[in-house]
Amino acid sequence: MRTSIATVCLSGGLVEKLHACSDAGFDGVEIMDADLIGAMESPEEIRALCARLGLSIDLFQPFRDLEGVADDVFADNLRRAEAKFAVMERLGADTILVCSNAGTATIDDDDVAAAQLGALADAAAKRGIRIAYEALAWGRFVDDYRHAWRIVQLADRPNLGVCLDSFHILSRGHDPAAIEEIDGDKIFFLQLADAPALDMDVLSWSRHHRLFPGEGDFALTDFLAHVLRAGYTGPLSLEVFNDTFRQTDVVRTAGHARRSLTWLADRTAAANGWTDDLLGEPQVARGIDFIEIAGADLTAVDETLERLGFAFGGRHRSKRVRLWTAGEARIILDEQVRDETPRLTGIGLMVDDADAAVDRAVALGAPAAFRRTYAGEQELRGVASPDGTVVYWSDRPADTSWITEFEGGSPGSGACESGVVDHANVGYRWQDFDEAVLFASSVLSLTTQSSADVPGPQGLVLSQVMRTEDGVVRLPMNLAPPTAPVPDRHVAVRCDDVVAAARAARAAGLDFLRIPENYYDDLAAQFDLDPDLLAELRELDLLYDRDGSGGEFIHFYTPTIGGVFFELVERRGGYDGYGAASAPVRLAMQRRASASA
Ligand SMILES: O=C(O)c1ccc(O)c(O)c1
Ligand SMILES: [Mg+2]
Repeated sequence: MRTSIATVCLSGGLVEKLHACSDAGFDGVEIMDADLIGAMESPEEIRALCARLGLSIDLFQPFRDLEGVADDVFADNLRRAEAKFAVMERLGADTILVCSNAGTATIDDDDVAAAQLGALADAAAKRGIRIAYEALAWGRFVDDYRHAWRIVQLADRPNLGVCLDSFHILSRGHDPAAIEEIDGDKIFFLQLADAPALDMDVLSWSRHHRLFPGEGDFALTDFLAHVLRAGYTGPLSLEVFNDTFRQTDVVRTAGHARRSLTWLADRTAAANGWTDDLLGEPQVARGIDFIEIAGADLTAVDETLERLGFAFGGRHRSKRVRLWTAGEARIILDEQVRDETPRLTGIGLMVDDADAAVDRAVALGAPAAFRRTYAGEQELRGVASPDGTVVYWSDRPADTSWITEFEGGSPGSGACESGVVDHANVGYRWQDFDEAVLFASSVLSLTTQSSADVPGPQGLVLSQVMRTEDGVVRLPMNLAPPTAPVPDRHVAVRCDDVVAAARAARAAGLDFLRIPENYYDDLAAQFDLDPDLLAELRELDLLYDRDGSGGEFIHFYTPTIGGVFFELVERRGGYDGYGAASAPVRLAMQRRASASA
C-alpha cells in the first residue's frame, strides 16, 4: 500500500507540511496549488525537498472550472492550464486533478465536456501530464462519478482518467458498487475522507467537516474494497478539509492521518479475506479491569469512594497507590505524580489476548507505555493514547492477581457490592477529540454510536459514544468547551439498587450534586411518574430517564474533585443510553458548584 496525503489537510507552511508528511511515513503528497502559491520556495526547490524527504508528488491540484463552457471561455481556460502544466514540469508532478465545473459551466452537454477535456488532455500529453477528472458533489452539471466516467470514456484519451473521492460519492449517497465497472487503470487517483452524517449543504460539509477514515460515519472499508476490486493500484491518499486539523500541530496531525490509513487498509483487507496490509487480530474488550485516577493528593477521592460504599482494597506494597472496589468495579488511585489535580489517567481492559492487543496498538503507531514493576508484581502492558491517557490490557479471564499486591483493605458498606464500571465518560480538548475517536475505533476496536449535541452552559457539547457491541465497555467521549482548563471525566458505576445506594451514601455524609426543583417539575410533566418514585428522586437528588420501550435509568453524581467525579447508575428494563436528556441539568449544576467553590 502506497500512502499519500493532500497538503491541504495540515496546518503550517508547505515546507513544514512536507517534513511532517515524511516524518509520519507517507510515501507521497498531493500538492495544493494554494500551498505552493503561498510558499517562498520555487517549484524546483519544493521538488528537491520532496526528493530529499523521500516523498513523491502524486498529484497537483485543483484545476477548476474547465469544461462545459463557450469557446472563448475555453480558450482562456487552456491558457490557464498551460501555465499550471509549466509549474508541474518544474515540480516534477505528472498528474493534475481537474474538478468538474462548479462555477462557470453554461453548457450541459456531455459531448462538449468530453471535447474540452479531450483538448486539455492533448495539450497535457505534449508534456507527459495526465488529467484526473473528479466529479465534485456540487458540480454544476457533473456531480456524480458515474457521469464523470462516461465523459472520460467519450473523450477517450490515454492520459485522461477519473479521480475518485469518497466524500463526493458517499456524501451524495451514490452507490459505490459501480466503481467496479471502471477500468482500474482509468482510475488515475483515489482520495479518501470520512465524515460525520450531517444534514447540511454538501459544500460546507466537505470544506469544514471531513474527517480521517475511522472517525466518521462513512462505510469506507466497503468503498475502498470496490476501488481495489476495480483494479486500482495507485496510492491511497487522504484529502481531508477540516478546520480543526488545519489548526492543530502539524507533526501530530500527520501521524494521526497516517494511522487512519493503516487502520483502513487493515479493516478492508480483513473484511475481504485479503492478506496484504493485515495487522494482528483486533482484540475486542470483554470488560473493564480497572480505572486509574492520578493526582498529587487523592484523599478527597478516597473519602468520596468510601461514602459511596466502595470497599478499601488496600495500599500497594511498593508504590503510593491505593485500590477501591465496588463488586467488579476497581478504581486505582495513583499519587505518584507531582502537582497534579485529580484526573482519570488510565483504563485497564480485559481481552482474550493482551499481548496481541498491545502489538496491534503499536503497529497502529501508539507508543508503548511502561509502568515500573518490582519482582513478583504483575506486569501490565499498555499504550498511551493521543491525549496521554494510558490503556492497559490484561488477559481474560481476569488475571486479577495484581489485587493481592494491595495490603490492608477493609470491606465497604455493602450498598455497592453489585457494582461494575458502566461507562467512563471522557472529555477531550478540541485538539484531541477526533484523534481520540480514531484511537478508540482503531486501537481499542470500539464502534461508533451516533453522536449527539448536549446543551450546556458553555454551549453545545459534542458527545460521541464509543462502545463494544455488547455494551460491556462504553466510553462516551465529549468535546470539552475550549475554555475548560481540564476536560472533565467521570466514572459511572452501575449497581442493582441505586436508590438504596444513594440513601446509604447520603447517610454516610456524601454530598451529591444538587439538582434543581425545576427539574423534578419537568420530570412529572414529561413522564407520568409514580408519585412515590418522584418524591424519592426529588429527596435524593436523583436523575431519571425513560426510553421508548419503557427502559429506565436512575443515576446521581458526586461533586467534582479536580477533573474527576463519579456517577452511580442503575439500568432497568434494558435501558441502553446515558441519560442524555438530563446532561444539560448536570452541566448547569456543575458549573454552579464550581463557581461557588
Ligand atoms: O472543495 C473543493 O473545491 C475541492 C477541491 C478539490 C478536491 O479534490 C475536492 O474534493 C474538493
Ligand atoms: Mg477531492
